[in-house]
Amino acid sequence: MAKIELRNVGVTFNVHQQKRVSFKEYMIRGLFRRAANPMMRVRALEGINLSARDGERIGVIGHNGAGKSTLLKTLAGVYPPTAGTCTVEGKICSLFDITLGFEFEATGWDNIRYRAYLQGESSRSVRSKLEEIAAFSELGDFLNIAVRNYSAGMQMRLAFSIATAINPEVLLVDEILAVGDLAFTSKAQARMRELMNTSRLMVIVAHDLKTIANMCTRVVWMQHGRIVAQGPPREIIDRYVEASTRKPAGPAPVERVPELAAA
Ligand SMILES: Nc1ncnc2c1ncn2[C@@H]1O[C@H](COP(=O)(O)OP(=O)(O)OP(=O)(O)O)[C@@H](O)[C@H]1O
Repeated sequence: MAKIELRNVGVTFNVHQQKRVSFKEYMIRGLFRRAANPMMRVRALEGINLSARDGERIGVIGHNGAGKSTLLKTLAGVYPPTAGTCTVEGKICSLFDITLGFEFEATGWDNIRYRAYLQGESSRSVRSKLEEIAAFSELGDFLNIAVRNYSAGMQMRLAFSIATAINPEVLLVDEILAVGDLAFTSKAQARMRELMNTSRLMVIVAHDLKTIANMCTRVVWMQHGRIVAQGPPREIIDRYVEASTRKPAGPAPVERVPELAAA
């Protein structure tokens, strides 16, 4: 059974402002022990409560900087929550940042092995999937050379072929991927559709509201790190469109953090 349970989840980033300061300002600030580049706190997620079960297809919508990708990365375990609890049960396939984590000095074949192990495959299941992944990628002899020699599109092909080779229970998608050239993109889209149909639970972030309306059973609307509303796709999308036309929302305001500023 696949399950997502977020209780009062918050994710906060502490980031340095990248301000250019003159030498004089730097010295004066130093005298008063104040950092030249003070910390800012970005509350990317706040008070998120979300439950989802088998069979649900959840679409996440909202303005730029609303926290959609952060929500997805929290579900994938990339960002640990700084508040609340996040439980995800089931084998996860994350279709975002898919080329991250390649061993660039290793060959395509070795990268298939490394990543398949990371995705939870055993040595026996890796062996049976190796050829299938290689065939899907259509990279042929290039699999014998180091990944650093691949073009960006070739890296995407390989990453996509590996990421989608598992049968996920929980599928996390950040925008529909355009992978590789025209021929590969249509093949990749067919595989995406297959994964979406076979995975038990899906969460997809997209700005294309038509895709969300057609694909999802529930829509979650986010604003400034919070869930504003969730429910039937048509109803929530209409409310979001209406609100955006009335008053477009910008990214969340950042907050100066005095206690961290002197760090
Ligand atoms: N690694 C990070 N470090 C610092 N701040 C971050 C980080 N990732 C996201 N943020 C901040 O968190 C907020 C939410 O970002 P997020 O990427 O989740 O938004 P989004 O809704 O996916 O936006 P978009 O539609 O533009 O992709 C933003 O203010 C962003 O600057």
